[in-house]
Amino acid sequence: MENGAPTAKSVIVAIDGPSGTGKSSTSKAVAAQLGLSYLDTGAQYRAITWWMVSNGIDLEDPTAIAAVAGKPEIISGTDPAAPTITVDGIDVAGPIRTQEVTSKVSAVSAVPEVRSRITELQRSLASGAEYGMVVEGRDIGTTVLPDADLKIFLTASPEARAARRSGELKGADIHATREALIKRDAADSSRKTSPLAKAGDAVEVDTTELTLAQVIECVVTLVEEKRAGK
Ligand SMILES: Nc1ncnc2c1ncn2[C@@H]1O[C@H](COP(=O)(O)OP(=O)(O)O)[C@@H](O)[C@H]1O
Ligand SMILES: Nc1ccn([C@H]2C[C@H](O)[C@@H](COP(=O)(O)OP(=O)(O)O)O2)c(=O)n1
Repeated sequence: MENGAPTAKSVIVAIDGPSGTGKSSTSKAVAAQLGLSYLDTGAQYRAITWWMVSNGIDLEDPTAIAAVAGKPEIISGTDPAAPTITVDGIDVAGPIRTQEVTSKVSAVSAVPEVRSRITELQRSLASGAEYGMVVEGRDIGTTVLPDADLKIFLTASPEARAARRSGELKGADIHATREALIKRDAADSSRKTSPLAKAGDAVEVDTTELTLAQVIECVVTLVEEKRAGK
């Protein structure tokens, strides 16, 4: 595309929801199946948080965070088969998943200057995706891409989400994981700027009793119905 605009057939899918509802796994699989690009916006907020931690920024001080929000260069690779994330050329795919980053990402992502910077990156990547993109996060349907062709809001019980996460963290204490998830959801849902929320026109899918394969199939069907103009 000469001007980087999406083709007529391109489709933008926004997938939002709290932690552990299956956003990343579902979004990657749906994008791969339908030949779309994929963007993990949580990874971008984790990346800027990693940079702040690495540079000794006082994360108790929103003004200090805002002052440097424009500094790191964050680049996301959007191939669903091999998504990547770099900060100033450093591959941070591993470091952004540490407990330290996870515990600090809500404070950093609540700062309006951080959100406007990252939102701009997200919109630019989405508009440049030739066949369209599956974008997952917390505020994609409400704020980042309010005109998305399809909006999905994934939910699951705190118990199911904690069990999934502690499974990933190789036997981490399920009660501690559940408490940490609930605390992060509360912070993400109550911040002033662009909180975690379901868009009015989003389709809600409760994944508690569904397998990952069932969730993927459900979302693929919804995208295909949209494309068919139903
Ligand atoms: N419906 C499901 N049933 C069981 N496990 C699931 C389901 N969806 C996702 N998972 C698993 O739960 C974990 C968290 O999923 P993930 O996609 O990272 O969620 P999120 O991006 O919403 O935090 C992963 O290990 C994933 O394989
Ligand atoms: N669109 C987004 C995506 C993530 N965030 C913030 C809030 C989340 O707690 C963190 C991390 O998101 P991420 O999707 O990586 O979280 P999980 O891996 O699902 O637990 O980033 C956000 O504020 N807005």
